Amino acid sequence: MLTDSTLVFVALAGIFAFSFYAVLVAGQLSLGQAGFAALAAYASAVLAPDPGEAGDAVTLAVALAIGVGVGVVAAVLLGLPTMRLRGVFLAIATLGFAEAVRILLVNAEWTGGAQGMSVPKVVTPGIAWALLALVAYLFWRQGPTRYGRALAAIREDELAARTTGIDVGAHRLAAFVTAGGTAGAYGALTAFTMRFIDPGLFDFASAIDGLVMAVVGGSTVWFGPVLGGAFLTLVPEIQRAAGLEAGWIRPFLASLLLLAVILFRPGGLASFFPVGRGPRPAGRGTARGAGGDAADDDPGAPGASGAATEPAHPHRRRARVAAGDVVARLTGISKDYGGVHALRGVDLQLRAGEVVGLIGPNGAGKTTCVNILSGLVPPSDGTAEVLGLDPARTPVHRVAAAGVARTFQHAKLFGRLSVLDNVLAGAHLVTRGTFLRRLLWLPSARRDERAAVVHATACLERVGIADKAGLAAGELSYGDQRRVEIARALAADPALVILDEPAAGMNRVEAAALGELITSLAADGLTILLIEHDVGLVMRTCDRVTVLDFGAVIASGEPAHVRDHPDVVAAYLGTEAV
Ligand SMILES: Nc1ncnc2c1ncn2[C@@H]1O[C@H](COP(=O)(O)OP(=O)(O)OP(=O)(O)O)[C@@H](O)[C@H]1O
Repeated sequence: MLTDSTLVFVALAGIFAFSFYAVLVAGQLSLGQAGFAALAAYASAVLAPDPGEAGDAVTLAVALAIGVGVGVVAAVLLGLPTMRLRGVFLAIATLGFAEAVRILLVNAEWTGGAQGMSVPKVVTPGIAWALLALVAYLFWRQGPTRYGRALAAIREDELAARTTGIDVGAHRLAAFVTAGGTAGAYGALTAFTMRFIDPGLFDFASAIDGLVMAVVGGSTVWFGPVLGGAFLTLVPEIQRAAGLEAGWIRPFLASLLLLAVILFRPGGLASFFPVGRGPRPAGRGTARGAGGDAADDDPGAPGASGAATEPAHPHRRRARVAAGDVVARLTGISKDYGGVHALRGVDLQLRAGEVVGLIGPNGAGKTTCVNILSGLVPPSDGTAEVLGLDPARTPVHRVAAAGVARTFQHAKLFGRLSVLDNVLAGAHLVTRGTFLRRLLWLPSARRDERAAVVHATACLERVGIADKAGLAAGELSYGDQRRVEIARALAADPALVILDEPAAGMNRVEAAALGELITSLAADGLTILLIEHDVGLVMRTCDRVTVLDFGAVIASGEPAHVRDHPDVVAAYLGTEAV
């Protein structure tokens, strides 16, 4: 039989699990939530008015406001210096914070030290469940929005997320602060539930509990934490009903479950529920329902007929560079990696509307060159200018925002997201945020999401892969992954598209279609830099070709001129390509 206090504990556990979910969706492992919760619990216990005078409702409202506020402020203060950390380093740093908080609370006088302090009880099951529902609602609405997709993109591949224009630092901090606020709410609620708080409530074991509940429930689906919280809180109840009093069973089971979930069911308990996660593609001829992943809760998903009336681009279509203007210029660029001279005095110029090929044998420095152009790697010497920016001094997402989009030599897709969501994430720079408006169910949010889906579907159609929109990107063949990457790059409405070996993994027919696509993109005014080992494709599609060998330019000019250049023939000697 579920008692009132069990009901409250299940709800509180769910809220605490959501504070872990908040960062796990962005791929961060933070264990500081117990520290946020402890600060919030004590601050609200000390500062909130006495319910005997103010009434239960006022006391709880003030306590929650204090708890969330304290959690948010603490997360900002902790997040600013720690957001540069990744993976286990962030986990350790945040765990250190939580432990420091606990030790301070144990040793402070105003907290009652290890003895704790008494707090009036005002939380009822109804209140606890209403608040859990509110928190779950926030995360549910967050998922299929520009913000939610950006967090998922960061989780899946941070570097690729940067190059699609997502400000990874700001988004990670936002997720961390959300976790702080949620943990703060949990702390305040815990204080006004237990009648008595002591630092042991927020110790290492409780931090691990929260993490286990989020992971066991499912750390990528919004209702996962509710499942995890309910499941693990009910274990002792079931034990009691069965007459098993052993205290070790719950933690033992939790640890075992964590292991099993990580090994066999990374999606957690939530993955047993067939719930769609992404919007449906727009328009006719697309595979809605493909892969069983396209049904969804998203009111932004348009019907087939509605799509036809939508504009084929979202709101912030970016200004084109005038034909013939210089889009990018590398002057005397060198790059050394220790003793390796990856680039030596490279000059390269790209003009609007041109397709420029960059070829050369393996290790010639082609990828290094495009990494410099897209801001991923600073040159050791020389100057670079891309769309008016110095990419060496500009954060990668700002280079992308200026109009540079790229693909990678080894496709870097957001593997667990659908193909359509990949392209929607690629449209980050040209779509409006819809999260806050989705919370209020404003029709304009639905319109904006719909326009984004129409735009993304058009990009998928352009590369001929709209029929796979509902599949998880990681399930696709190599050739298809490359096409999705190109669609994702196009979704940002860029001025310069850098394609790093796009035909790798494609058959002849697909490569020929790719050639036609590149030509048509240039006809639309885009500038293309094409790195490709398929020299036939380069010769067919490029206006100019630059050849690198051992980090230096050995030839540059029209394809026919370059093909017959003796140095190029020598560099490629032994290959059939030229
Ligand atoms: N991060 C790095 N650290 C050390 N050396 C590097 C690094 N990146 C590239 N290099 C070296 O720089 C040289 C140029 O590499 P790069 O990847 O730019 O060549 P590439 O022309 O793109 O070759 P491929 O066609 O094989 O990809 C190679 O010798 C490579 O080993």
